[in-house]
Amino acid sequence: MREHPTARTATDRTRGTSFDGNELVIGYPSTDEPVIDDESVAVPPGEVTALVGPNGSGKSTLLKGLATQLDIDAGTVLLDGQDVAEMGTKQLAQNLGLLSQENIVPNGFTVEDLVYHGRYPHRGFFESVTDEDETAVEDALSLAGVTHLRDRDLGSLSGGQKQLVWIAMVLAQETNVLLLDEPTTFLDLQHQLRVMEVVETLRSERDITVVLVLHDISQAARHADHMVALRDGSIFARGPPGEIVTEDLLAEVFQIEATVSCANGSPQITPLRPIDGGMATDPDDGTEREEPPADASTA
Ligand SMILES: Nc1ncnc2c1ncn2[C@@H]1O[C@H](COP(=O)(O)OP(=O)(O)OP(=O)(O)O)[C@@H](O)[C@H]1O
Repeated sequence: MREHPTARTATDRTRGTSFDGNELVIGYPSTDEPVIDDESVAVPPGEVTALVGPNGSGKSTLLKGLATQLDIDAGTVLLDGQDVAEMGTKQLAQNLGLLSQENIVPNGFTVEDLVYHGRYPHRGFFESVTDEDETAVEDALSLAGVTHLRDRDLGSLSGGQKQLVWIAMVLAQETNVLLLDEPTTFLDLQHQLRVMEVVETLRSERDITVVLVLHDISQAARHADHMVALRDGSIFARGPPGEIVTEDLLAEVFQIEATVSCANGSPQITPLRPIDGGMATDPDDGTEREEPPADASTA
């Protein structure tokens, strides 16, 4: 396999870039109360951290605050010890990549155009494409598995194809810290696995520090080194999946009754029923009956 331009060798291998949010207060102009109120996250350098929690628990808000996409009301975000608030836009973009949930597809852009756009932090305004840009773009297209789509107009792609192309763009940025908000959205199972393999490659071969929001806690438990579980804007638990994914956590945070066993070194979750309901109306006679177990293979 071709050596990635930023890949570290065994001898100069470090543990990746540190990325910490300290005493963060993050909210929206339209709301009186902050969503995240005085929370700290220390992301282990060179590892994969998953933010998990139910809908509306604050995962995206926290990620956007860490990515400086939302103004933080208080607290600091430190990248390799440096306050991101003191970094210029270009310096920040050279160090921190974000795959957001809200991506606007530019008119008339091909896939290749968009992926080249990921190189903007590394280029001057009037500078032409360098060999390094070309290598990074080819690498990103290939890693995301979208090389065959390179000449397609972005507007002509399916939701899943677009998602992979946005991932390719953020990979082309070649940052040491990568924040991914629900990178597996819109993707079928094969492509979800591909994305998680890409994340694994970034971690194991390139020492990239990855923070990702995942809805599927089973997927998070399988692929993350570290998990941060949010409930109502507060961090309820943090640590390695094997330590924090428990039946109690699933009940307290996700409001589901589930069993947790260990398979291949990671927690295996079998969801049984929602805790705050669990009753459904029988279509035959209108009486309430216990909800049958949800699909037992995923959470
Ligand atoms: N633009 C906004 N303006 C005001 N409130 C917002 C805005 N975006 C999110 N919120 C609120 O902030 C809280 C946290 O939302 P957030 O999107 O961070 O949660 P989440 O855990 O990522 O949810 P989901 O899993 O549904 O994507 C919710 O109460 C939500 O209504």
